[in-house]
Amino acid sequence: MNNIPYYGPEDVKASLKYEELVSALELALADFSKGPEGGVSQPLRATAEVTKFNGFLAAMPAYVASRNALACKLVTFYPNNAAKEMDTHMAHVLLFDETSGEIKAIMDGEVITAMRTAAVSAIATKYLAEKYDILAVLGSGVQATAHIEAFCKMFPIKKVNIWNHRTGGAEKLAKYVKESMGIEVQVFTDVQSCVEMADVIIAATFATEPILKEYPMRPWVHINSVGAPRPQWQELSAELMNNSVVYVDSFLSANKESGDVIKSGAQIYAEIGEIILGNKKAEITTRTVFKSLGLALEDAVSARLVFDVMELNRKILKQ
Ligand SMILES: NC(=O)c1ccc[n+]([C@@H]2O[C@H](COP(=O)([O-])OP(=O)(O)OC[C@H]3O[C@@H](n4cnc5c(N)ncnc54)[C@H](O)[C@@H]3O)[C@@H](O)[C@H]2O)c1
Ligand SMILES: O=C(O)[C@@H]1CCCCN1
Repeated sequence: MNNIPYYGPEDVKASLKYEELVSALELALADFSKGPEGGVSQPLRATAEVTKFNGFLAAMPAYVASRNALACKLVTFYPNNAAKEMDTHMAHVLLFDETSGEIKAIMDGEVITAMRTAAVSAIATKYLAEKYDILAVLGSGVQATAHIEAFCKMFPIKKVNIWNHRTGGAEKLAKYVKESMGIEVQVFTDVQSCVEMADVIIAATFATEPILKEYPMRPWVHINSVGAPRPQWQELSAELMNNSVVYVDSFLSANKESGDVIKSGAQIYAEIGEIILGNKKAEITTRTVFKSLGLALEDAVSARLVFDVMELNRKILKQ
């Protein structure tokens, strides 16, 4: 085997741009929702539980024919790492040659996970939100930060409201947003006041019990929930789920992995890919929830984009 290129977080960050990621992922999510003819092969991720340390290791393989992207992400998530000032998610993506199965590159998967998850929520928001003035964010970690960065680039957000279960985290993120994006930001100490005037809400926490409940909210609000990726965990209350039109990234993932879906018994209206394809109508005047579990196809498409940019740069430097 020849030397396998390794791309670190800085390489990945420099290679991925939200505009390009959003359009590539939009097409891939549509391919996925076409079924077998869409050319996406993606089993449910395999997860090994490390109960003793409250951790998990997940393997996420996928092939997206339209992007020539064959990859597998290996990701660990250890919520208790936060107390040790360590990352709670650690990931690498292995990209393969689709024609021979040979490995083409190994790359950091943490930046990919942050950016592709935010990009997919942005796609759902583009189709399902009616207004974009006030963005409420629950959580202040990696995903909350990536979502604010992506959403402030993609939508005409006027104000960002932030709540976190530890207010210090919310204050730190608010300072970053104010200084780097120059957008009005307000920190809240309770979820209800944070969300009541919001047009779009992002829930990106490690909550295992519902934090976002049936509070008074704008009737048209669109909620993206990316947390609670385990069948026993919830981030949204059952009442909220049952009183909203629910969209998911994958029926299979949502029905097998999402406590918000499984424990509430809420009916899923559509995969976001079906909305992109126009096979189902987007219901935007009522409250909508996009429940995101995170799909391997998103990592494969992102890794392929990174590889193509890095290869191009290498060829230019060689000339
Ligand atoms: N859908 C996807 O594609 C996808 C991708 C990556 C991560 N995730 C999930 O998104 C969530 C956030 O991930 P992250 O990378 O931002 O993690 P992070 O560790 O960077 O941030 C976690 C956030 O949750 C808060 N938190 C911790 N315990 C909490 C509790 N009990 N109640 C409320 N808030 C709590 C922390 O203060 C922090 O703000 C996790 O559930 C993660 O598994 C989803
Ligand atoms: O899609 C992902 O990458 C993450 C892995 C950890 C659990 C939540 N989803």
